[in-house]
Amino acid sequence: MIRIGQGFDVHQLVKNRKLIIGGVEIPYEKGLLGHSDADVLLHALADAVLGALSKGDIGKWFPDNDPSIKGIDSKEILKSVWKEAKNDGFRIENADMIIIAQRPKMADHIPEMQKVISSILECNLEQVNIKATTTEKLGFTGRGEGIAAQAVVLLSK
Ligand SMILES: Nc1ccn([C@@H]2O[C@H](COP(=O)(O)O)[C@@H](O)[C@H]2O)c(=O)n1
Ligand SMILES: C[C@@]1(CO)OP(=O)(O)OP(=O)(O)OC[C@H]1O
Repeated sequence: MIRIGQGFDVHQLVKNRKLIIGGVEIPYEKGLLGHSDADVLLHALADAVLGALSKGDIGKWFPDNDPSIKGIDSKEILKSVWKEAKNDGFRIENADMIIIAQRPKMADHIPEMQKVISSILECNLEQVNIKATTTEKLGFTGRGEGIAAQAVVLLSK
């Protein structure tokens, strides 16, 4: 059986927050705002896995009004979601993602993100593809007000 899932997330860029994307801290003058560490890429990916499993979304599993998970490391969210997938007997075929950000440049950080994600999903680096794009200064991402991410995963068993 194969199952496809998609995810999309957006977080606002603000001062005095760390910028964490794909489990990697990226040096930048602003960071993403959220109830968690606001890792927009891991949130999109976790939602894609939950979508493939037909198990809702991360807001259902990790409510943003739960004080016990305030500031949670999103790697823990993805690990927990992946545990669900494994319990249901699934393995990953591939994951493809895109980070939509005018700045900063993601390219140098993508290999480390791939390592983090492939380690959590227990797969090879080649099964995890991460891309980045600007929006040519258009829209909220183009104005640097926020960062968005999309993910697609294919699971099999
Ligand atoms: N935040 C970003 C945005 C883009 N990149 C890389 O630059 C390439 C060109 O971007 P365009 O938006 O002009 O298509 C893109 O393909 C990425 O490789 C990046 O590293 N970080
Ligand atoms: C991750 C959670 C929970 O801490 O909070 P946020 O960091 O605000 O992220 P978001 O993508 O808005 O929604 C999912 C939430 O459940």
